[in-house]
Amino acid sequence: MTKRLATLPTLWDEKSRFRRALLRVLLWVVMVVSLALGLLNLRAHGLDSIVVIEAIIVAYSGLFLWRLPKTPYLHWWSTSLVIFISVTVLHSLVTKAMLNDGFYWLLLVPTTSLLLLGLLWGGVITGVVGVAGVAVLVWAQPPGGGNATVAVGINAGLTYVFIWALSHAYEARRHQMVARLQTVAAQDPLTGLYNRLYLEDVFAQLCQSQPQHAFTLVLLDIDHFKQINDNHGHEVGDQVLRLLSQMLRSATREQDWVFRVGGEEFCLLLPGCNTQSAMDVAQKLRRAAADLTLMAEGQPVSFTVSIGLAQWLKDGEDFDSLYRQADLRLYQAKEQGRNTVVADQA
Ligand SMILES: Nc1nc2c(ncn2[C@@H]2O[C@H](COP(=O)(O)OP(=O)(O)OP(=O)(O)O)[C@@H](O)[C@H]2O)c(=O)[nH]1
Repeated sequence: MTKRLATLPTLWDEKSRFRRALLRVLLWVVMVVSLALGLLNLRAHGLDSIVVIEAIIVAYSGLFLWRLPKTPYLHWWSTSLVIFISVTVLHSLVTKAMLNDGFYWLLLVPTTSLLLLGLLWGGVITGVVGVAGVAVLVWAQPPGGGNATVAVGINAGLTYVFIWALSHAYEARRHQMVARLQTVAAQDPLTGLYNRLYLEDVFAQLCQSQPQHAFTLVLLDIDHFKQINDNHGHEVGDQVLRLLSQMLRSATREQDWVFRVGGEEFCLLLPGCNTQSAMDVAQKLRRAAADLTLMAEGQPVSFTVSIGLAQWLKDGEDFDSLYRQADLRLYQAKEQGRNTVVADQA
């Protein structure tokens, strides 16, 4: 379950949405502050290297803001932004354009890089920039600074590490929470299968990733399930749902998808299956369901399922039309006496 969720990062693009929102604020701040500092520096020292770098940052931030809503290369844009900011501050420390006060700007790096780039790359950049920053800060002090130089280095380093630790803890927790939310949002609590909400996402992903390949949507419904509830109780009904779910998972391939889409209704997406091979799978599942038996207070409970199939492109191109077609065939299977599979065999 989790393994498959993890393979579909684009479907649950919470991370990207969070980062785009964060970047929007950051880029506006960087652009306005760099513009103001650039103009001040230009007035004070003329056109020197720091003014040129600030002008580049203003242009870069504007360009990034323009590309931000759509770009698929968010990670690379963010990495270069963090590197840009770090190099500018380090440069200003080296050239003594800002001395100790310049280090304040480096304190932005742990939070910004961890939130934008994640724990690994954010951590790497934070570590490298932190060591370089403290080294440059100590090295750039006026000669004969003595204890003051050491004290500045230690204080700057400790503050940096403190902010790094807090940002790391926050990002790690946020990461866990988002992963948990994604699982809960996609999972049916009774059976552990994926739920209806996730079905349309996976469908869209399959259409995108295999535009040339066949896949089949299978709708499966337990026959006379109400009678099981009425005769044996709701708890036994729940056990039947769990038993059938286990069978559906174990009888299908790793690349197949199984969803619980309603009370006693299930949907499967079978990549790479045309109508004939999906028919074979559906017949196998129908027989396997009929062979299942649950013991409830010493009494055997067995059941059958009816199944409707629809093949992508042949029976419908979008989710709604394909699902409608499979539902229609499921209804026909019920009409034909249940325990039946219906597909368009033409
Ligand atoms: N135990 C249990 N029952 C449920 C759950 N969700 C829905 N149901 C029951 O499923 C039954 C569905 O009944 P119907 O829609 O009449 O379908 P059916 O009895 O299977 O009849 P056919 O589909 O025509 O073969 C209802 O009695 C619902 O209360 C659930 O999560 N657990």
